[in-house]
Amino acid sequence: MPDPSAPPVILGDEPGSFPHGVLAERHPAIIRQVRDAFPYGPGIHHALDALLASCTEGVIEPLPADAHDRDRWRAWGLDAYAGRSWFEVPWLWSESYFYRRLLDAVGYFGPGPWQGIDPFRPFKLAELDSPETDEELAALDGLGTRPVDERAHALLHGSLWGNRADLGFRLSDAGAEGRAAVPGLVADDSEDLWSLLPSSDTATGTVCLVADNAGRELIPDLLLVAHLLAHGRAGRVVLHVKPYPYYVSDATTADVVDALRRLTAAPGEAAAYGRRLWAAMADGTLAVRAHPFAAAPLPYAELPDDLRAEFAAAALTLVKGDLNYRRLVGDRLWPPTTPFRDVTAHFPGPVAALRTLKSDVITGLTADTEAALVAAEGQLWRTGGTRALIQVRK
Ligand SMILES: O=P(O)(O)OC[C@@]1(O)O[C@H](CO)[C@@H](O)[C@@H]1O
Repeated sequence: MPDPSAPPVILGDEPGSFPHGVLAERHPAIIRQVRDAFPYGPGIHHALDALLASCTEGVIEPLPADAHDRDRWRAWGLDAYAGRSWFEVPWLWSESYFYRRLLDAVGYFGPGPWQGIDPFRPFKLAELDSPETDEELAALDGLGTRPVDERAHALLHGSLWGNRADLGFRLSDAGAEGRAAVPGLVADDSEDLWSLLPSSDTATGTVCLVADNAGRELIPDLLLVAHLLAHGRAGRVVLHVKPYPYYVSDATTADVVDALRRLTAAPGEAAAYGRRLWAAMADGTLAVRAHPFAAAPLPYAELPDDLRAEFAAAALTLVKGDLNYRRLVGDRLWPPTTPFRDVTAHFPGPVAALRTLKSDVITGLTADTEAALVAAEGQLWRTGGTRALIQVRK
């Protein structure tokens, strides 16, 4: 149950606010990009026109009567929100539903020839094939000779900063890629994180990694996973991905396959990581999970029982990225000094958030850190994508 004294859930109805900009500008831009990326026929063009009109000026429409997941969405709040403006319902909900409707518009759920065609795949592949990815993989060659703790630190930070590789964010903020990351973290509980994963010759514990973006985020996530398995910090890793394309670049099983193939085909040390991960998939020490709740418009306080039991049994759940952070702590404008342990008390086991800051939600800062950030940047540090954190609740 949400704390009655918690701040209200964030809506998208305030012009000039970050959430309003996502609904009013980012979503139309995504429709435009998807439309331009495929040789769709007139039916899909009309469906995209209708979605554009609905999400900018219209109201939330129910799912088609034959939608395979209609009951699920009704249980997730569709009946309460249908007929209302996209801007007036919880922002977390309207964003999530936007991606669900976009997939409908492009025929992803079929039946028909476009069934199963990921509308974001061209963008994901371009990133995976980029020279930047080559450079990041080549950096592994120098890492092998470094002491193991240094490698662990580098791979953890690689996974953390990989979260900047968020195509939805870059799409609506052209300057995002050029802005330099600020290396000092706004919160750093990494010692707690490592203390939950002691190195052992007979590691049996499971680590759940709730993935975020494909491509240049998923690759460093997988490298971290390989390290945890190879150094006895985890006996098994379960990688939680999305059951269908979501938030432009969120990772699906197909993206895991692409990332593993990219690794195994790379020169040098990267291929060795790729082969180890491939073997871990084969022997079950690395498993992929695509639970419907991964793309639910709800906070993790409302985890379904099966996922709750899985996370409860894990030695640690690593939760990647901005959206997962919003779902973990609740999509509310918390005072930034609200303790992280309080807002994650609902989570069934130890949890670590690895996130670059790309939306207003933030908790767990010291008063000094908040004051220094505000003095330096006003409130831009919340959404600019240049700051990052590692927060842990044991
Ligand atoms: O979860 P990610 O990939 O780190 O970020 C997702 C994001 O770009 O999309 C949302 C706004 O649409 C924000 O939560 C965040 O800015």
